[in-house]
Amino acid sequence: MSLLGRVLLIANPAAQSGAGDAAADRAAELLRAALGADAVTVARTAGPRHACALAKAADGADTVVALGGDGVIHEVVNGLMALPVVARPQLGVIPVGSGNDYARALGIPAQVDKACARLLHAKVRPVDIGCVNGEFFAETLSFGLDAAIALDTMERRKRTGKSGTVLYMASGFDQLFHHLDERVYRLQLDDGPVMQGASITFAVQMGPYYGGGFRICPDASLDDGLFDLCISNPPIGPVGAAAIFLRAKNGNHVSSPRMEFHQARKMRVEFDEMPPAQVDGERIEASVFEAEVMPAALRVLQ
Ligand SMILES: Nc1ncnc2c1ncn2[C@@H]1O[C@H](COP(=O)(O)OP(=O)(O)OP(=O)(O)O)[C@@H](O)[C@H]1O
Repeated sequence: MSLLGRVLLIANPAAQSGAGDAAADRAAELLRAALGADAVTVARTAGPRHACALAKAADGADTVVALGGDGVIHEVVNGLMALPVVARPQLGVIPVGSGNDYARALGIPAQVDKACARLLHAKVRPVDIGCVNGEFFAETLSFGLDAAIALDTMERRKRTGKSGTVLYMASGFDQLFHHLDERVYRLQLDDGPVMQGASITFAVQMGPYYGGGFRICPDASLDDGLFDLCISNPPIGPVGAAAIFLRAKNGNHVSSPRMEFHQARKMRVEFDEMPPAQVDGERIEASVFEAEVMPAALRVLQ
């Protein structure tokens, strides 16, 4: 029996260069065929932040399904987290994006038909949600070169219409050869001592992936109550950094002596200057980031 109940399908018609529109029709057709016409309401987003507002108003639904990329999932998660726990619907995901890192962490296939079939037979998994400077995130937060690549990828996609790993690689190599900046940070994990260091990349992960399938923290688990951090320390030249990125595609960078890994429930990091920073692929601007894990804060269909 399906656990979906009454469904609000929040769809970004602009996701994956407009593929979200037809995907929303197909998903609605499949879910209605299985659950009944009245059980599924479809709401298309009209622009940035709309998915968040729609999710915030979804307390009558049993399940909110986010259809789109990591950006729309990020907005839906923020809307759901604004609701009291008792009124918070469970989350389903139909990945129609270029990165799809959260769906990848959940193992949800990136084809609409397969994702719907999976949702209809899914079990509920309570997962952790991160919160940084008051903003919730489902999968990734990063500062420095890796964030610069993610943000450049987004802008490049709008410009060129390209997507996927090829696009990420193009951004990656451009940033590697032109913006390999060292960033001085002061980091406190839980109630430990403040550690000072310099970083090239600095990722704080709920799940393993960022940047469209890079397994930056291969051991990160969505339900262990912990952030996984991966920090790369200078000196690293462009060639060394490129090698680390290529190895990170399969999580094989972990043995590099330049990489440092930690786990924590909360962290505070302060940079001398505002670094490029991304949260679930969206830009975030600050030089001090205070983050904590909200354990088992959201029920996700998997
Ligand atoms: N109707 C709309 N028109 C234009 N942009 C929209 C609309 N609805 C939402 N958006 C914005 O589109 C952006 C990207 O959306 P989304 O993440 O769903 O797709 P994507 O960029 O193709 O995928 P990914 O994030 O996986 O790369 C989000 O920042 C969101 O705010």
